[in-house]
Amino acid sequence: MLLKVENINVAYGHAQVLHGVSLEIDRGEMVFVVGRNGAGKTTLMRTIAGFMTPTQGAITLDSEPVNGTPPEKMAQKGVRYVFQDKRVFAKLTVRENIQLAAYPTGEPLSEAIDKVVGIYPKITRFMDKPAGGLSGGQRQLLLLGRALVGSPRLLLIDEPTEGLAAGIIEEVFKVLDRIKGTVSMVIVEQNLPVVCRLADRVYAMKEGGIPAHLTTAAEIQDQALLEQYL
Ligand SMILES: Nc1ncnc2c1ncn2[C@@H]1O[C@H](COP(=O)(O)OP(=O)(O)OP(=O)(O)O)[C@@H](O)[C@H]1O
Repeated sequence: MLLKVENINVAYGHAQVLHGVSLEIDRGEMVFVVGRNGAGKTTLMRTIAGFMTPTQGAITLDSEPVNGTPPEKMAQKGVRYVFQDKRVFAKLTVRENIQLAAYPTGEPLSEAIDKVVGIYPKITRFMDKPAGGLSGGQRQLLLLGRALVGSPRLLLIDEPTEGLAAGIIEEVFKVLDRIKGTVSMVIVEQNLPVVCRLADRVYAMKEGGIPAHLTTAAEIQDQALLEQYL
């Protein structure tokens, strides 16, 4: 198992937000987490990425305990977190944004650029323009490409299609479909058609717990079943 989250509790100060959450990801799997606003999805992602430490339970990456490992160390271990806010370095060019991702991994810039262009060829024409001028969808595709730099072990992607127009959602979908199987991914997503078409497994979150885990194609493609959790 690549990632094992076992029975974790997580709190902001005295407010406990995750209650006994468990989840597993195998190599190459694409697993989705669905649930209403406030269910605790982002907190779960932040915890796996090292921004929060569980007060109870264990997290292991390739059998190595990583509870309390800070985010920069988790990044060095190959865990990449694509935040919900789609934030890029707005004043830097697209090329410089990719360079900043490549530098700590030691991957040559040309290879890093090839990776981003490989998943989103249209980015080429914006390479020397400020990233702040990109649309929300283009920024998301840049961030997904950047997350692939340095051969990550695990991508954590928080609401990749949120706030995007239908056309660009389809582009994000195609990119996720293309990288499926090449890297392990945990994706928080509320767009159920996207979830139904892509997921290997689905965890449904509610009130800081995971009341349902859908594993068969029949369950995953049953949108009405997933809708109960939104
Ligand atoms: N920094 C914080 N301090 C205190 N409570 C917080 C903080 N961040 C989130 N919470 C609370 O934790 C709970 C879970 O929030 P979280 O953002 O993980 O949910 P979510 O399922 O990702 O929702 P959303 O889709 O709105 O991001 C909510 O009740 C929220 O109010």
